[in-house]
Amino acid sequence: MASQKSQLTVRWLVLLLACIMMIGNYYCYDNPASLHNSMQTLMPSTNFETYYSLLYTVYSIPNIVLPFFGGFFVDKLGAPICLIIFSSLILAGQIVFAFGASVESWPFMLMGRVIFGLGGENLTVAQSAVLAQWFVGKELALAFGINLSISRLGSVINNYVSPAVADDLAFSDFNGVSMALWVGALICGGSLFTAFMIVPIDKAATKRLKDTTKFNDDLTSSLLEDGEDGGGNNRSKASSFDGIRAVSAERMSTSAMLLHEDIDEEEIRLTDVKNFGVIFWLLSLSCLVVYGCVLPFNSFASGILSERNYFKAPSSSCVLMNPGECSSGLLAVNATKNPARDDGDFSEGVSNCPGDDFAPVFPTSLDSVTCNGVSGLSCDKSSYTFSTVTSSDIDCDDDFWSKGCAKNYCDAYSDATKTSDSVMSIPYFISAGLSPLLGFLVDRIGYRAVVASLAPCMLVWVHLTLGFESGSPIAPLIGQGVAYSLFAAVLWPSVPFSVEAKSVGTAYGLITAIQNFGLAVFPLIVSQLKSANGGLYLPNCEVFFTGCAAAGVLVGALLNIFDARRGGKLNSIDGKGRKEVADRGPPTPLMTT
Ligand SMILES: C[C@H](NC(=O)[C@@H](N)CCCCN)C(=O)O
Repeated sequence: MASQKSQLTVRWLVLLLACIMMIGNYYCYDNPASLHNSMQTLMPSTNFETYYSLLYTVYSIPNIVLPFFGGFFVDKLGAPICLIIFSSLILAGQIVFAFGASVESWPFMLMGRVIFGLGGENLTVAQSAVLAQWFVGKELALAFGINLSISRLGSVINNYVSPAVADDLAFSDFNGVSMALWVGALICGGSLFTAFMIVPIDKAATKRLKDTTKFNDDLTSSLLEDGEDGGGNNRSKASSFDGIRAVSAERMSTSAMLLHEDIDEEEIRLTDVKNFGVIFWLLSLSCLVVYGCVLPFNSFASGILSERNYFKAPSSSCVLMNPGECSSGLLAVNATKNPARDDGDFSEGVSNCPGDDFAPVFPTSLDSVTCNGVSGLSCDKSSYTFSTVTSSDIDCDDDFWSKGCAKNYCDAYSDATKTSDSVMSIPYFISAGLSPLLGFLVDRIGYRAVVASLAPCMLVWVHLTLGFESGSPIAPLIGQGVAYSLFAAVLWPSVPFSVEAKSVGTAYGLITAIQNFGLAVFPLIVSQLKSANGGLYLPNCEVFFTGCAAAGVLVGALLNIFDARRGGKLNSIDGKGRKEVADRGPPTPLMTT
C-alpha cells in the first residue's frame, strides 16, 4: 500500500500539509533560544543558565525513550492518527509553557516543555513515516528536503518574530515573553488543524488503493481459474492475464516494488530492532554527535555571539570615573561627568573605553540610590543599595536600570541581542533555502555516506573558528548552515534504506530517541562548562562542540567502510546498492504464471 501511495498526485498536497504542520513544532522548539535574553531580564536569577538549559533538557529527557514507542505505534496504528495525537500534545505543551511565563513560574514553564517534547519529537517520527510512505526512490530525499526547508522557516520566523513580540507587545497582565509564547501557541493550533486535514486524505487514498488492489486480485484470480479450465480458450486467456499483469506492474514503479513491500499484513514487533544492522546503528551514532553540535549550539548561539562579537566583556582596566555612581541615564549625576577610561587616566584627550561591540562599564557599587521624585521613572524599589554590582543585578526591565542608572548598558544589551538573534538565524536560513535542492541532488547522485562524513569535517572548522578566532562570525555560521543542511539531507532519507520497510516507523523512533539523548545531555554539559569557566562560553563550550564534530567525522568514515562492505547502498543513487540488486534480480512481478 505504502509504495502505491507514491504514485498518487495527491502526495504533493500531503507533503505541503505535512510541512505546514511542522512549522508550529519548529517555531516553538526554538522559542527559548530566541527569547534567551528577554527571559533573563524577566526572571533574573543566579541559576538562570541552569533553568534555561533545562528548558531544552526536559524537552529531550522523555524523548530518550518515547519516540521509540512512538515509532512503534506509528507502525501499528498508522501515521496519520498519530499526527493528530502528537500535534495536540505540542499545542497543550506550548499553552502550559506560555501560562508558566505569564505567571513567571519556572516549574510551569518546565512542565510545558516536557508536554511539548512528548508531542514534538514523536510528531517528527510520525511525519517522517508519512513521508516515507508517500514518497519513494527518486523523490524521497527531495520530500525530506522540502519538509526541512519549510520547517526551518518556522525556526527563522521565530528568531525574528518572538524577540520583536517580547519587546513590543507587553500588556499590563502579560509580559512580553509570555506574549511571544502565546503567539507560538496560536501557530501550534494551526499545526493541529493541518494534521486534521491530512487524515481524511490519507484514509481516502488508502481505501482507494485497497479497492483497486482487490479489484485486480479478483480479476486475475478469475482469469486464472478460467485459464485452468483447459480447452481452446487458454491462449487468449493467458494473453489477457499478461495484459493485466503489465498494467498492474506499471502502476507500481520499479523502485517502489524494490524498496517498499506492502507492509499492512506483516506483524510488527518491537523486537525487530535486534535485526537492525550496523548501518542503522552508525547512522544513529552519527545523528547523536553531529546533531549534538547543531541544535544545542543554536540554543546557546545568542549568548555565544554576544560574548564573542556583540557584547564583549570590557577590559578590567576600563573603569568609570566615579565607580560608585550611575553610569548613564536620568540618575547619573551627569552622564558626561562619569565616563569610562582606560587605567583611570581621565586627563584630556584620553579616548573613551571600551568601544563598539563591548558591554559598557556599569557602576561597581551603589549606595541607597533612589528614584523618588525623578519624573519619567517608575522603579521597582524605592531605593537601591549594592556593595558589589554584577551583570545579573542589572534588570533592564526595571526603569531604575534601563532609564535611570545604566541606560547605556541596557541600550547596548538590547542592540547586541537583536544583532545576535538575527546573525544566529544564518544556519537555519541556509537550511531553509538549500534543503530542497540538496534533497533533489541526493536522490540523483547518492553519496549519502560520503556526505555524512564531509559535513562534520566542515563543522570541525566552524567550531574551531568560533572558539579560537575573534573575527566576524558570518563565515563560520554560513559553514554551520551548509554542513547542517548537507547532513540532514542525507541522514533522514538514509533510514529507510537501513531497515526493512515494515520497521521504518520504529527505526525513525529509535534514531530520534538516540538523538534526544544528546539533546538532553549536551545543553547541561555546555552550561556546566560555562559555569566552570567563570560564566564564559568561550573557548571551552566550542571545544566541546568541536569534539562532537570530530566524532562525527570518525563515525562517517566507519559508515563508508561498512556501507562499501555491504554493497554500497547508501552511496548508490537509488539506495539499493550492488549486492541488493544482484540478490534481488529484476523487479518481482505481481504474480507468476
Ligand atoms: C529533521 C531534523 N529533525 C530533528 O532533528 C528532530 N528530531 C528535532 C526537531 C526539533 C524540533 N522539534 C532537523 O530538524 O534537522
